[in-house]
Amino acid sequence: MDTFDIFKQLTAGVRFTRKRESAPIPKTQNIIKEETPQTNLARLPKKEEENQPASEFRLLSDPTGVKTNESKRKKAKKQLSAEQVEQAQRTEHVNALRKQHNITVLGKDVPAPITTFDELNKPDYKLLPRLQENLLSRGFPQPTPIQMQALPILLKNRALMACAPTGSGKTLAFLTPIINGLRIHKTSGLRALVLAPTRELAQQIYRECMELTKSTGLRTHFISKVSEARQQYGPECKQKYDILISTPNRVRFLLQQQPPLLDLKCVEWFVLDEADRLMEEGQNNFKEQLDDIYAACTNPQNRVAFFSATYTVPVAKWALRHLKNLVRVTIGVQNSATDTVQQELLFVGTESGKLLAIRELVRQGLQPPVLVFVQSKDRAKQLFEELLYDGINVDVIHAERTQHQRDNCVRAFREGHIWVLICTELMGRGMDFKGVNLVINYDFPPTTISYIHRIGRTGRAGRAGRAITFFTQDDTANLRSIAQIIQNSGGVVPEYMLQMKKVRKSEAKMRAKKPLDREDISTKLRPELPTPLIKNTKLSKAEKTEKVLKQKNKKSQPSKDLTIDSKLKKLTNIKKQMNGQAAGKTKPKGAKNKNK
Ligand SMILES: Nc1ncnc2c1ncn2[C@@H]1O[C@H](COP(=O)(O)OP(=O)(O)OP(=O)(O)O)[C@@H](O)[C@H]1O
Repeated sequence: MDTFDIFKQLTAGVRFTRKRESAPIPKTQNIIKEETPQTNLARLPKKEEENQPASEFRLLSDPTGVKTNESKRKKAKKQLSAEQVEQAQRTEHVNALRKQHNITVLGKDVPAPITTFDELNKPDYKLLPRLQENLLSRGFPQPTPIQMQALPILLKNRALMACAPTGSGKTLAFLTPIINGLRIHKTSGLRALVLAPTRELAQQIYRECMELTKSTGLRTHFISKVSEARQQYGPECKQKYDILISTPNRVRFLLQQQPPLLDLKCVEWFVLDEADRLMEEGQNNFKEQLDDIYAACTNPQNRVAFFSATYTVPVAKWALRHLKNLVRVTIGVQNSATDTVQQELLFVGTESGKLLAIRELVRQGLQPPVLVFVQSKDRAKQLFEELLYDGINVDVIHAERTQHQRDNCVRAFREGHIWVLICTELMGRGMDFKGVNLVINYDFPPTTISYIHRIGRTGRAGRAGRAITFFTQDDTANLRSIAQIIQNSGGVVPEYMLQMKKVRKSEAKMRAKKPLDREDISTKLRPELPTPLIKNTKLSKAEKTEKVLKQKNKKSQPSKDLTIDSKLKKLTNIKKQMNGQAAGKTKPKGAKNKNK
């Protein structure tokens, strides 16, 4: 008799009814659970109840035993030690504090937020007296929510991924713990590395760091010219720095020199500002550079912190995979615009309507300083010429300007010598110009993330700001998502915008990579140029490169280099296109721009 026969005999005459389907078991997510659920006095006994033996559990869950259950709970509550009660009260207080300041934390044993800078004097944090003085000299009445939570986390040497609105003081939140952690100047070499996506932003962080390190003896460096690197901090250089602030490409370049001009083996703090931008993969993005740099930071004591106003899934995945003891902090709702900016969407019909609209805004009276965003350097140059012609105190900043011009431009805008600054995405992230009153998105932002950062150049540090975004018929694809962002941050948008069709992910990705072809901004009449003059520098560059590649190809015979072949093919196509353009003579007014 096998087991099935025994089962049949034992269950003879028994009827089986179908069991009600049990509730699905939630999938265990690959995230660190929130350390602070609503642990309060009322909930604690329940935990005890869960630990009851089975017989007692039956008793408690008996519908007639409600009273017993209640009294048991009360008894359990009474039995809590004074210490447990105190702990529960503390947790309750911390939860209330986080709720009040819209702080969400994910991670184990997350330190409680502070509410004043004075609290950093506690023995827990051992803040350097000199640093404390420097902090207080800034005159900030109290820490911002991200500072309240990020400072204790980093001062306790935990890894951190922080997401907080634009202009909420993230820079101070990561510089303070670095300075406190390093404490004194050492000649061992670089011990902290802060990376930012643009030179301008790195320079801004450097300035803030110089303020905070005053009289601490710590030495901070900003890589201005890679050509000066050997003298500045090469192996023979005696003058050692403690903190390095730079863009990833410069750091990687120096690491790749033979012998390397940078040594990151002693790095104890590795901080990314605008981490989601720095983690972007693909051509012209930073991820590859970042991987090389991170690999060079071999110190096992290295603490990592990521900061941004926006986050993408790959960043969180990377952090969860690579960082031990990680805490994730979000202030408010992730990937949302700051609520201090009054946001407007303005339909301008066509490209030429934009110029009319900006002139109308000027006529009504602009309150400087104003930042105007366009999608390409060509368009920046064209708009600059137009506004200059109108007699506006305007300047322009884009990647084609020299470093010196860019520095001067930023300084003049900061000092109020320039009232309207036209810029490309280059200035979209992180830049902290005091008191920008208005941001104009002359060209519709390519993504919601870009929108959040661009408009975040105003309404900073609790001040009020205003942002106007022009849109034409061509921009309607992304209109819905940006209207949603405006609504989420308390703005009012017409209902039809929210009802618009969602764009497919593939289209959104494409738009993010390649901005729309738009009509020229320039209203200048262009003279018909003779064909040879149109043969521009790009064509002659292509011809030169082709020559070099052909020579290389000859040398590499017979082991022919296939990559050279494919490059040559591409160049032939480019030349064909350029020659075709030349034959087509000048671009007529209203022709679409190549947005490069
Ligand atoms: N506790 C504070 N109280 C008031 N202002 C502060 C405080 N901390 C910093 N600030 C000021 O807030 C402004 C914005 O700070 P910061 O540039 O660090 O913002 P951010 O959060 O990094 O913004 P973004 O996301 O745009 O880079 C700065 O001018 C800074 O001096």
